[in-house]
Amino acid sequence: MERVAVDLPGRAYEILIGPGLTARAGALVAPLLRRPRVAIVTEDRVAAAHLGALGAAFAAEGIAAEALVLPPGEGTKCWAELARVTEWLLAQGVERGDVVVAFGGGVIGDLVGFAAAILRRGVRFVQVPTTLLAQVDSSVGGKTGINTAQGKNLVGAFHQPSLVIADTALLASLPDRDFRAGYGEVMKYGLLGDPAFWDWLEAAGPRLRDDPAALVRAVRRSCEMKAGIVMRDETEQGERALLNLGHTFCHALESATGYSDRLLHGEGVAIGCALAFELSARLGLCPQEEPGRVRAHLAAMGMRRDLADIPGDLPDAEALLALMGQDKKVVDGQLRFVLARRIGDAFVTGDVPRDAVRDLLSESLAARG
Ligand SMILES: NC(=O)c1ccc[n+]([C@@H]2O[C@H](COP(=O)([O-])OP(=O)(O)OC[C@H]3O[C@@H](n4cnc5c(N)ncnc54)[C@H](O)[C@@H]3O)[C@@H](O)[C@H]2O)c1
Ligand SMILES: O=C(O)C(=O)C[C@@H](O)[C@H](O)[C@H](O)COP(=O)(O)O
Ligand SMILES: [Zn+2]
Repeated sequence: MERVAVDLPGRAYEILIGPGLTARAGALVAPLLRRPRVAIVTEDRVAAAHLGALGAAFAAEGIAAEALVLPPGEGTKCWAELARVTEWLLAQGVERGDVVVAFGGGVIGDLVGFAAAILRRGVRFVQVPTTLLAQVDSSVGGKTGINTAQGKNLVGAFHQPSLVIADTALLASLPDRDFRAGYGEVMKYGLLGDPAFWDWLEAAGPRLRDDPAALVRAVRRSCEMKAGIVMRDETEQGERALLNLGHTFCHALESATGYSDRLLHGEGVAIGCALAFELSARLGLCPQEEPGRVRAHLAAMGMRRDLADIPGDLPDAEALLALMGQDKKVVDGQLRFVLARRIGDAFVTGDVPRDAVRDLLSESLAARG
């Protein structure tokens, strides 16, 4: 088992990574409990594949576990499901000293983490992430929340988990499309701050799914990078915004596609990273060959890399820019982007001419034919 520490004052926790950890979840969570019970929140697909194993792991330690099973998909990160989760937790008699378990991908982690943040003004929660995306990104760092009619992740709270248990064996049941989407966040770490990790991913990325040791290494390095950034800047006053590489584009595209399965979050991140590198090259900030290298790796991974790869209608460039206006990095109405000097060296800037973004989006939209 690999361990990554997130050392935040008064809220330190560990990320445990390795195959088979679900069977040990009861023993791993037991030291956090004041009384032998937990409330698990999950969703249909995860429940069908893995809830039995998680329940058995708690039962083996004499821990009573009740579960709420929600519908799957991005649409679940909404006000109605937040109300359902919080009311259910209250009906279960969850006290301030109890622990809630978020068992699922990023959708469940974000929603349940937010419910835990506001329930009785804050109860502890444990993340048991079941997607690649959740194991490398969303289960770590304490960003929780829901989407609203105005945009992505616009209501939420910083609320750190008390433990993260990333059982890499659970990813065996993940559909290929979701595995690839999760990889969008993995490669983001190489692009934003670790050129050696990027070089390794160029070679190892295509075999990640079939190589358990490489998978653990990718999850571990991603978590180390995220933990490091979160420890230095928990509430995104500066450096943490680097984790938003590709997301200014991604969130506008997710909003434009109605948070539907036309575009998964990780797919939007991959496309957004390719666009961020293209914009960086056009502005003369990074070498001209870097965007091609990013796109070539996405192609080698069988991933989407451009607006042309998103099915169905998209709004025009001006409308996409308007959607970007809800981005949380906006200051005084000015968009800010994460751009790059080269692969492995990203930075945040507000010095991006709106025309350059509009032109890039217009050309990319025109290429859709
Ligand atoms: N809080 C953060 O820091 C952070 C970081 C990145 C992304 N996110 C958020 O995470 C969300 C995306 O997360 P995601 O990609 O995990 O999506 P998701 O939770 O919707 O899961 C993806 C799909 O995989 C299925 N699934 C999950 N685990 C499975 C398993 N083990 N076997 C079979 N099927 C399984 C789900 O039912 C779903 O269909 C977005 O809402 C995004 O905004 C948050
Ligand atoms: O943890 C962070 O910080 C991130 O930005 C990670 C992102 O991958 C993630 O999608 C996050 O939810 C985006 O946050 P937001 O503040 O832009 O909504
Ligand atoms: Zn993301």
